[in-house]
Parts: sequence; structure tokens; C-alpha cells
Amino acid sequence: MDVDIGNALETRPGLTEETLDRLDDRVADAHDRIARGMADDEFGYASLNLPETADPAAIRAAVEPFGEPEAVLTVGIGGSALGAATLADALESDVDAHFLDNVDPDAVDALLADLSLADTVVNVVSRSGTTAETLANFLVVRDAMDDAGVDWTERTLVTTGEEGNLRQLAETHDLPALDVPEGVPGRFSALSTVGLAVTALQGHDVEAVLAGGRDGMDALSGSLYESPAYAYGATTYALAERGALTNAFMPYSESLETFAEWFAQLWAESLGKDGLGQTPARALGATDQHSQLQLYRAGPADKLVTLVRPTERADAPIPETDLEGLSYLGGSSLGDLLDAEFAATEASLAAADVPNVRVEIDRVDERALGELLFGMEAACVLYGELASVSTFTQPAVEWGKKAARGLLGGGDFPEAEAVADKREFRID
Ligand SMILES: O=P(O)(O)OC[C@H]1O[C@H](O)[C@H](O)[C@@H](O)[C@@H]1O
Repeated sequence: MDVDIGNALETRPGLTEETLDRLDDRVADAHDRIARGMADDEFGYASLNLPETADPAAIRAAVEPFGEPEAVLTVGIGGSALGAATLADALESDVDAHFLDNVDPDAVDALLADLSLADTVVNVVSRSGTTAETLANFLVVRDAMDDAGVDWTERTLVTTGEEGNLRQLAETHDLPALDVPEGVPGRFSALSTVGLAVTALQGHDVEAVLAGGRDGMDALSGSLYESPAYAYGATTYALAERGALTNAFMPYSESLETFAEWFAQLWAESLGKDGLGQTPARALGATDQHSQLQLYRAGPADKLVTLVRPTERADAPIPETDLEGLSYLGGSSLGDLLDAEFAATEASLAAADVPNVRVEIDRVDERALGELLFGMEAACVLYGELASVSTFTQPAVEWGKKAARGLLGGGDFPEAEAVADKREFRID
């Protein structure tokens, strides 16, 4: 993973080389703290050890009994879905990957109506083993399997923590089960059993993903000038301090569209604390050049744009044409066009003094994705250290979870009482 922060210098807001030098002293201290946390396998920091601690053989052994399925249906939400979805949407496979990460009845119905459940592995994932959406969806899927005459105990893989409803279910029915590693919050679990079981079921190279993560580990050092991940974390932090409160994350590859969704959870849930944080906005190049870019270039000077791309990709020629005015396209390729769009967006933002950072990987493959996922996690942890926030907790999300559970009669949660305080001011 390469990071180019040149277009974050002398912009509005922006950094100077002196700012970066001063920041670099703080990066050294933050790196020491991170390295200590990793060495002690402290909660959260342990996630950065996953490229070395994850066990690909255990993952392969757990998926082996399922043979070569037609599809894998993951039932999970947030960090229990987005890491696997990022890898699945980036890498091509003959095994379709579907994700039930919402409880919209129409969407659930439509997905189940289209699936041949007899040829599908159901991969139910929840770190806590208690998340209402995941368990409700699983009960619906299990019922659908019964209705289709499929023995659900034969077609279900469980990935969960030591306790919780899901662990009990796995034990009661002797289901194949993988453990969520200790000390790893959901949004940092892509490079573990949580993210990689689907990768294995789809026939991808799990070892290569982890090798990419190790490339990222090897690249960490006590200076932002030597570590692309830290350069990204330090730059985004310093820009946020100076008013760049939105980070528009814009991959120039459809295969990385879900990666932007994964990034959004990582950035929002980890860094949105104590009145601080940077709002992740999801965009896609070149599509959003024709919509959101207007705001990014000419709206309030409170943003930075992160432009992500693979430097090598498959290409498709644009046929020659005698259509008037279009000869400049003929003989070129869609890849050339996308690269020109990328360069044009970068230049257009820079010309308007909008800070932007370029993140590049060689190509979209297992190894580069492993490095990219690890790199963004390390960037996020560094940002959290610099901002002194509690990167690995999510109390605001938990609040809502408790309120919803209380409303459904799932326990006595004072948070649920706040629902009655809703102010009304209706206009009919
Ligand atoms: O894996 P689970 O325990 O089911 O949690 C799934 C998601 O639930 C919560 O909303 C947390 O804030 C997320 O960080 C987590 O990824």
C-alpha cells in the first residue's frame, strides 16, 4: 500500500511540512504505545497481531465438510459482515456470496426466495452471540431451510465468541464452529475467522490475505515518513484537527466499493467519541464525479477526499469510432479513461485547495487486500492514539442496541424509556 499526502499540504484546511515534522514526534510515541499493546495482546491492539495469530488451517478445516457449495449466505451485521463482504466483493469466485446484514423483511424474503438453500452454506457470525438482528435473521433462515427440506444442522457454520446464544446453539446441535479471537472488536476482525471463513469457502487464498497483512505489519515504524499506514492516520487526524471533519472515501474500482463501507464502520465507530471524529462519506470513482464531486470541490472547506485505486487492472478497449467528436475515445481503453478521470479529480480538488490523499495498491488480489485492510486498521489505531479517544469501544452503538432490546421485551433496559420522550411537532 502506498500513500501520497502531497495534496494535503498547503490546502484549506491543510498541513505544512513543519506540521508533519512536529506530528512525527507524536507518531513515535503513539507507535510505542501500539507496539506495547500488540506485545501484551491488549484488547483492540491484539487485532494488529492477526496476520500472525490467525490460523488458516483451522479455517480451512471448518469449511472443508461443506465441499464446494453453490453459495454462502452470511448472517451477521457490522464487523461480523463487512470484512467478509469486502473480500468477497473484491475477488471473483464461482461460489456466490450473499449477506443478510439487515432485517428489512422485503430484502430478506427476496434473497431467500432466490437461493437454493440445499446448495448454500449458512455462515452465521456474531462476536457477542446475542445481536438481535443476526439472531432474528438466523431464525428466519433456519425456518426457510426446514421448509425447503434441508437439514440446517448440516449446512450451518457458526463463528462466535465463548458465550452467548449462538455458542449455546452451536454446542446443543454440535455445529461446526469457529472462535472469534479474543481481544478483537468486530470492526477489526476482517483478518480473522470472522472475515476469512467466507474467503475460504469461496476458494480464495487465505494465506495470501494474511501474508498481505504481514506486509502491513512489517511496514509499521515509529515515523510517518516510513510507514504508509501511519502517514494516512496522522494526516487524516491532523486535517480533522484543522477542520476536515468529513473524509470522502472514493475508490476508483467497483471491486472496492464494499471496502469503502467497511472503512466507514472502522472510522466512524472507532473515532467518533468525546465530540471528536471524522465522518466517513462513501463515494465511488468515476460515478460520483458526476454527483458528489461538486460539493467536495466547491462546498464548505471541511473535507478531505481519499482517492483509492489499484495501479494494475484488467482493461477493455474502446472500439474505434467515426462518430463526430468521439475519435479521442476510440483506440483508447476503459482503464485509460478511468485513470484519466482519477488524475482529473485529483487535480481539480488540488486546484480548489481541497486536501486529498492518494492510496494505491498494486492490484486487487488477496495479498494486496490483506495489506490494505491491515493498513487502514493501523491508520485508525494511530489516529485514535493521537486524538486520545477510546478507539476500541462503541458505547453510543450499545446504547441503541439496549433501547431496541428493551422495546422488544428482551429485558429491563432504562435506555428504552427514552423512547417515550420523543418530541412531536407534526405537519400533516
Ligand atoms: O458480532 P456482533 O456481536 O453480532 O456485533 C455486530 C456489530 O454489533 C454492534 O453494533 C457493534 O457496535 C459493532 O461493532 C459490531 O460489529
